[in-house]
Formats: sequence, C-alpha cells, structure tokens
Amino acid sequence: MIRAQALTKTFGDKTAVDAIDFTVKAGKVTGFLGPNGAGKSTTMRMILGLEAPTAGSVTVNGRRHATSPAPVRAIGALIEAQGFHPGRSARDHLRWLAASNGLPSTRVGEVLELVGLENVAGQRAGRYSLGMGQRLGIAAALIGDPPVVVLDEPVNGLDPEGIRWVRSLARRLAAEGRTVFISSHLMSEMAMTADHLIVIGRGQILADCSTEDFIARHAVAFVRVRSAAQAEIGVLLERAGLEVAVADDALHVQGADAATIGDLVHGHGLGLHELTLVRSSLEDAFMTLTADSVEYTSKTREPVAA
Ligand SMILES: Nc1ncnc2c1ncn2[C@@H]1O[C@H](COP(=O)(O)OP(=O)(O)OP(=O)(O)O)[C@@H](O)[C@H]1O
Repeated sequence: MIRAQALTKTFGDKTAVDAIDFTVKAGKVTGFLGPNGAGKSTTMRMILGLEAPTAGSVTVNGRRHATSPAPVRAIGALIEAQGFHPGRSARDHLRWLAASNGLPSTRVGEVLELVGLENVAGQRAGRYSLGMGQRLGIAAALIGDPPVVVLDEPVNGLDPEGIRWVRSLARRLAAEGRTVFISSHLMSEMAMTADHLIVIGRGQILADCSTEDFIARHAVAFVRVRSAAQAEIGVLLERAGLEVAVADDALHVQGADAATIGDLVHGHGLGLHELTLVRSSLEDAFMTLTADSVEYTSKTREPVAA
C-alpha cells in the first residue's frame, strides 16, 4: 500500500504538489489522473524516492522507498520510456538488472514472455519502437516480482492491442493482490482499467473515489429531444422548470427523465422524433472537474470518499 500524508513539493515559488493525502490500496488498480502539469510525475517520483518531499511524507508498505533494502523487489516502476542503453539488447538489459539486484537469471525469460518480447529480445533496444520500449520498461519494472507497481503513462505510444495488453496486465497484477498505481491522461482508458481514481489538478486532490462513484458523481446526463416542433417544445419544457439547451440540431434537456418529458410533450399534442437519455463520458466528467479547478482553484476540493 502507498500512503501519502500532507505530501508537498515546491520548486522555487511553484507548488507542484500541495499537501496531498491519499492511500493506494493493494488488490486494486488505482488510476492517477490529471491534466498536464497537475503534479502526477512529481508525486510518483516522490513515491520512488527520486525526489525528496519539501514537506509531508509518502511511504510504500510502511517505509520510505529510498530506505528500502531491495528497491526492485519492493516497487516496480516505469517512470520514463527508454530508460535503457540503446546499444544493449532487451535480454542483456534485463540480465544486467537481475544480476545487479541479486535476482535469479530465470526472471529474465519470465518477464520477456510476460511482455511478449521473447522473439525480439536479442535485438538492440535502440531499434525498438516506442511501444516495444514501453514493454521493455514494464518488463524491467516487474523483474523483482514486486508487490507494488507504479507506472507513469504506460500506454503512451502503444497501439490499441498494446493498450489492451497493459489493461489486462494491470488487472492481473491487481488480482494477484498487488498495489497497482497508474498515471494517465486518457480518461476513457482509465475507466476501463482502474477500480479507483485519484484525480489531481494544480497539485491538489480533486477526487478520490471508485471509478463507478466518479462517473455517477461527475458525468452529466441529459435527454436529447428532437421534434418538428422543437422551438415550441423548448418553451414548454422551460416553462415546466427544466433546463433546456440547443445543440446538434436538438434540445438537450436536464431536470427530468425521458418518460416525464415524453408525457409532457404528448400532453400538449406535439410529436417527437427522438427522446434519448445521453450520459457524458468519463472524459467529459474529467474535463468538467479539472476545468472547474482552473476557474475556482480554492473551492473545488471534492469530499474525499474512501
Ligand atoms: N524539476 C522541476 N523544476 C521546476 N518545476 C518543475 C520540476 N518538475 C516539475 N515541475 C513543475 O511542477 C508542476 C507539476 O509537474 P509534473 O511533471 O509533476 O506534472 P504532471 O501531472 O506529471 O504533468 P505531465 O503529464 O505534463 O507530465 C509543473 O508545473 C511543472 O512545470
């Protein structure tokens, strides 16, 4: 488990991470989401002991990672792509990593197979595509069979098959009881991968809840109404106290469900061409949440649900 308490990092007068508290639990995939510059990488670097907090603390299974006696066995990390020598083959890179961490060389074959690089393991890593480089980075992260896995933007540069692979790998690692913490700016991808979401904006936690709760709380729903008598229906629905907007040649109505709207329109003898409940995606929810954080920085802290 990863626990941050009042974790803070400033660079000069810039506060990159602003006294955040969160817990990343074992047995789940936790997505770490935020727009560019929100503080995700800085937080992950502090988890890994690559950056010292200005104040507060972050521990991994009860200890600061910098003090861990066997780092690769404690946490597997993918922090930046291409963290290997371009002239070295993937197999040699992993062999070196295993040897320097006192791990059996059998782990090399195991992780190569796990990431699907067995057939190209003898090639120089410098020739790898971005996606292959990401796979090698993930192989390196998993070589110590760590209980905690921290992946910073692991799907960057991956094709759809690669993205699906990372998703199923993350879920499998969590199902094995590991703590899996993944940063991403791809909301829809995280919705399919993560059980839990921590959303950060301007160094502050904006949401910390299950993916399900996040969608329920933040994704807006409205009813799309189309009719030959659109303008008339718009006036009618507004008079009934509903919120009506015109978009995509239709009315977007909030404040009542489709059945209520249908009955109301029918009651006035008007015909309908379409009556559809539309739910916004997680992507929209994220945009709404982080846009608010930009506009009202001091007021947007969400109640934190465990
Ligand atoms: N070494 C540094 N020196 C000065 N400022 C920094 C440093 N590292 C990060 N920052 C600043 O801290 C803030 C948070 O950066 P961070 O890289 O953690 O964000 P992020 O959420 O990972 O964004 P991205 O997705 O763009 O990487 C940014 O404003 C960034 O410019």
